[in-house]
Amino acid sequence: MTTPSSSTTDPVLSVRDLTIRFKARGRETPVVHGIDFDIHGGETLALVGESGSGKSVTSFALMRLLPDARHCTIEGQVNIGGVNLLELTERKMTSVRGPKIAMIFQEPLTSLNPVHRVGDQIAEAIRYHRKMTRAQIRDRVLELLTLVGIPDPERRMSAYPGAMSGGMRQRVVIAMALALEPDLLIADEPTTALDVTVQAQILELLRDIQNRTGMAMLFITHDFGVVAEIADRVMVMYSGRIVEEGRLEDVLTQPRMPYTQGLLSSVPRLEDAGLRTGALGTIEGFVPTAGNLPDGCSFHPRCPHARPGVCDTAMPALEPHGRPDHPVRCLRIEDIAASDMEDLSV
Ligand SMILES: Nc1ncnc2c1ncn2[C@@H]1O[C@H](COP(=O)(O)OP(=O)(O)OP(=O)(O)O)[C@@H](O)[C@H]1O
Repeated sequence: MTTPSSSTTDPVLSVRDLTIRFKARGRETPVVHGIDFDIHGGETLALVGESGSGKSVTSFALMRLLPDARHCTIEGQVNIGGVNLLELTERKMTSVRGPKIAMIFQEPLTSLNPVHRVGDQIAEAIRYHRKMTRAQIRDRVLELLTLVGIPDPERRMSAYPGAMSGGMRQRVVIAMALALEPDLLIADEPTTALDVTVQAQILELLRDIQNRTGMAMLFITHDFGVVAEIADRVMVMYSGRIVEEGRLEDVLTQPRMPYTQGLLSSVPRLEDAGLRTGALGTIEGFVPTAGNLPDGCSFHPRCPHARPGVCDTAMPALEPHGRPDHPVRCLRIEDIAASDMEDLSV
C-alpha cells in the first residue's frame, strides 16, 4: 500500500516493493519482503525494531552498499529525484552518494580514516564532487565544522580522529555527510555509542541542521527515547516487514500492533518523561531467523493476542483498519481494539 504522507509535495525518497535476498550455499533467503515508504523534505522517519528485523539491511540497500549480486539480490524501486537508484551503474551511484543521499553510522571510527586529518577527510568528499579551489574548499570545511558545533575549528581541522572524543568524532562524520548538502540523510543508530548528554546534543544538532536545510532524514534506532526526540513519523519493522506505521504521537500513545505495544510496554510512561522513554521493552522469545519464519504472521509465536487457526494461517497485509494514516499488519486488530474498549469501560 502507499505510505501515508505528511505533505502533498513529491517525496524526496520513495521506496516501492523493496525486496532483499541473501544467497548462501545455493539458497536465497529473503530478509526484506517488499517494503514501501516515502520521506518528504524536512521530515524525519524513524525506522524502529529489534535487532535482526532488517533495518540496517534496508538502509544499506538505499545506499547501494550491500554485497554484490553473487551474494545478494535487491528488487523494487528506490526513487530519488525521479531516478531509481537500483538501476544505476556503480559509477553513477558514486556521484549520487554525497549530494543526493548520505549516511552516518553508529560508530564514527568506521567512517573515519585514523591516519588522515579530519579536515582533509571532509575536503576529500567536496573535492571529488565539486570544482572548487583549495581556498574555497578550506572555507567550506571550516563552515561545516562550525555548523556541527566543533569548537576552535581552525585548530580541529588539523587533528586526527584518535585525538577527538566520540561525540566530536560523530560531529565530524555528520559534517562529512552534510558536506554536499544531501537531499536525504540516513542515520543508522548514530548516537548509540555516545553517552546520554552527547546523544542529546547530536540529536539537537541534526534537528537544527534539518530545519535549516530541509533535508529528509531516515533515522534508524532501537531506542524509543530517541524516536520521541527526533521523529515526525515512525515505521516499525519486524522480520523484514513493516508492521505498523504512523505519526509519532499516534504510534507512541496508541500503538496498534501487539509487537509495537510490546516494545513500548516496559518503557517509562511517555507523558511522565515529556515523551522521553528508555530503550525498547523486552518481549519474550526472539526475532525468528530470516530463513525460518513461522507460517502466518511472523510475530504470532510471541504475540499475547495470537489465536491458533487465525494468526498461523496467513500473513496479514499492512492495512488501515479504519485509520488510513496509521496502518498496521495484524489479523486480530479489530478484536484487540474491541477488548481495549471493554477494558476502558470497566
Ligand atoms: N551479509 C549478510 N548475509 C546474510 N544475511 C545477512 C547479512 N546481513 C544481514 N543479514 C541478515 O539480515 C537480517 C536483518 O539484519 P539487519 O542487520 O538489517 O537487522 P537490524 O534490524 O538492522 O539489526 P541491528 O539493530 O542489530 O543492526 C538478519 O536476519 C541478518 O542475519
